[in-house]
Formats: sequence, structure tokens, C-alpha cells
Amino acid sequence: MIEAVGLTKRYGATTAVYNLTFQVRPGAVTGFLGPNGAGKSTTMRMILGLDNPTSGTVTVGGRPFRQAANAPREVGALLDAKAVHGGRTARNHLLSLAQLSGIPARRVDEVLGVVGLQDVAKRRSKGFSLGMGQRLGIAAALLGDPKVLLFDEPVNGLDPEGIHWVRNLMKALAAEGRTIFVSSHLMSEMALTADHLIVIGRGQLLADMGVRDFIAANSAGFARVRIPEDEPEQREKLSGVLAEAGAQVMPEPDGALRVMGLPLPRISDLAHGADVRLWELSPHQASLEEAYMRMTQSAVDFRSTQDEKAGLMEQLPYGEFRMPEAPAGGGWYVPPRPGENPYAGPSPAVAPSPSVSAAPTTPEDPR
Ligand SMILES: Nc1ncnc2c1ncn2[C@@H]1O[C@H](COP(=O)(O)OP(=O)(O)OP(=O)(O)O)[C@@H](O)[C@H]1O
Repeated sequence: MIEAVGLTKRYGATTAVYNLTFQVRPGAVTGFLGPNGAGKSTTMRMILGLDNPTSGTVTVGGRPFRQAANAPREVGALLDAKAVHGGRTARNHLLSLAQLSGIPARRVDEVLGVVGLQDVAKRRSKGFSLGMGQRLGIAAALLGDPKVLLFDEPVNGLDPEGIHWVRNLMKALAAEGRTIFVSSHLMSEMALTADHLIVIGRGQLLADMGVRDFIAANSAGFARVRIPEDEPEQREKLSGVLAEAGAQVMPEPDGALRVMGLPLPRISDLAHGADVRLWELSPHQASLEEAYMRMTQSAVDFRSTQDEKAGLMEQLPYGEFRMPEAPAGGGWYVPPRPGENPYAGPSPAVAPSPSVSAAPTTPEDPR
């Protein structure tokens, strides 16, 4: 297990990591997510004793990494795949690492096979593609057969087959009871790979929860209901009936209704009971990537001047991030209306038409 308590790192005036407290447990893949400059690599370096915290502590298996009796057999890491002597062959690179830690040469051939580099083992690594370099870095991390593995952006530069392979490798290593901590920018990838997520922004903890809980809390489902355009009174009638049944109903710009809080068959039955004809009744799901982008929006350090949000987002000072409270009706993330920028702040509440009595309360902006 990896355990950070109040971990803080400052480089001069830059606070790279601020007051991080989390645990990474064995037997699971824990995704470490955050935008560029969020502090993921700095945190990983501190876990590995390559950087000293300004304050706070981080331990691996209950001890600071530097006190580990046989570090390569306890912890393996891929931090920078380019940190390789390019003049050496892949096999010689791994052999030199193995000799330093008393690992037998046959293990080198074993890990070359695991990462699929056996056929290029005698080629100099300076000719390697980005993806081959990543595989070599992963082989080095696996050399000591460690209980804890850290991977900083392991799928960087890999093609879809390579990404699939890394995903399965992480899961297999976790299934063997190892502690797997993987950083990434990609929510979509982590949603497929990880069991647990730690999300940071500007060095601070934004979320620490299971992937399923994150999905349940952040990707709200809703139904779109469309009534013939020339029957506005029917639309009003249905809005009232749905609201009475406990739904949250919002008008959409194209005249349809967005309905949250009722399953589709119930909406259909209510419409039938009210004698209202439907032209559309369709399920929709706000994407997890959108929810993640919104969660980390004010924690983005670098933004294009072409970005229409540039300069509009106020950055909170350190210590002022907080997890939003989930509203009673479900996740805090209300999906954008069609045509709206999904990465903008939460939608303002729509003034309900007289019979749309249950328009939802807009959740508080987390930033
Ligand atoms: N050695 C250093 N000296 C000064 N500042 C640093 C140093 N290392 C990191 N930083 C700063 O700390 C912050 C966090 O950087 P870090 O590389 O840990 O983020 P990251 O989440 O890994 O980013 P990326 O996804 O782009 O790799 C950034 O503002 C970065 O510029």
C-alpha cells in the first residue's frame, strides 16, 4: 500500500502539490488523474524518494521508499520512458539494471517476452519508436517482480493494440494482489482500466473514489421527450404530469423536454395515461469525460488563447478546492443542454413555464 499524508511540495514560488492525503491499496488499479501540471509526476517522484516533500509524508508498505531493504523487488516504476542509454541494446539496458539489483539474467528474457520486445532485444534502443520505448520502460519496472508498481502515463505513444495490452497488463498485475498506481490525462482510458480513481488539480485532491461511484455520481442520465410541434398545450400538460410524478423537467431549445428522475417506461405510461402523443422518447447519458473536464476546469494551468473560456475561469487559491455536494436527485453534474459547450460551467436553472413546476435546482458550481 502507498500512503500519503498531508503531502506538499513547493519549488520556490510554485506549489506543485498541496496537502495531498490518500491511500493506494493492493489488488486494484488506482488511476491518478489530473490535467497538465496538476502535480502527478511530482507526487510519483516523492513516492519513489526522488524528491523530498516540503511537508507531509509518503510511505510504501509502511516505510519511506528510501528505507526499503531491496527497493527494486518492492517497487517498480515507469516515470520517463526516454531515460534510457540509447546506445545500449534493449537486453543490455535491462541486464545492467538487473545486475545492479542482483536479479538473474533469465528474468531479463522473461520480461522482454512479457512486453513483446523479444524480437528486437538486440537492437539499440535509440532506434525505438515511442511505443517500443514505453514497452522497454514497463519491462524495467517489472524486472524485480515488485509488489508495488507506479506508471506515469504508460500509454503515451502507444497504438490502440498497445493501449489494450497495457490495460490488460495492469489488470492482470492487480489481480495478482499488487498495488498498481497509474497516472493519465485520459478519463476515458482510466474508466476502462482503473478500479479506483484519485483526481487532482493544481496539486490538490478533487476526488478519491471507486470508478463505479465516480460514474454514478458524475454522469447523470436523462430522457429526451418530443411532442408534435403544433400541440404546445399537450407539451404543457405532459410537463405537469411528469413533474407531479416527481420528474425534473427542463425545456430544450428545440422544443423537446429533458426529463430526469423517471425511467423511460414510466414516462411512456404517464404520456399514454394523459393521452399525449410522443414523437421521441430517447435515453441519454452525459459522458464521464465531460464530467471530468468540468471537475478539473478551474484546475487547468495551460489554456489556449483561442479557448473561449480563457480568462473566464477564476482559479481558486490553494486550500479552497472542495468536492461539490451531490444534490438529492443524483449526481452534481447536470448535463449541458444540446448545443451548449459541455465544458462550460453548470447550466443556469431554466425559468420553468407555469406548468413545469419541478425544474431542478442548479447545483452549486464546485469552483
Ligand atoms: N523541478 C521542478 N522545478 C520547478 N517546478 C517544477 C519542477 N517539477 C515540477 N514543477 C512544477 O510543478 C507543477 C506540477 O508539475 P508535474 O510535472 O508534477 O505535473 P503533472 O501533473 O505530472 O503534469 P503533466 O501531466 O504535464 O506531466 C508544474 O507547475 C510544474 O511546472
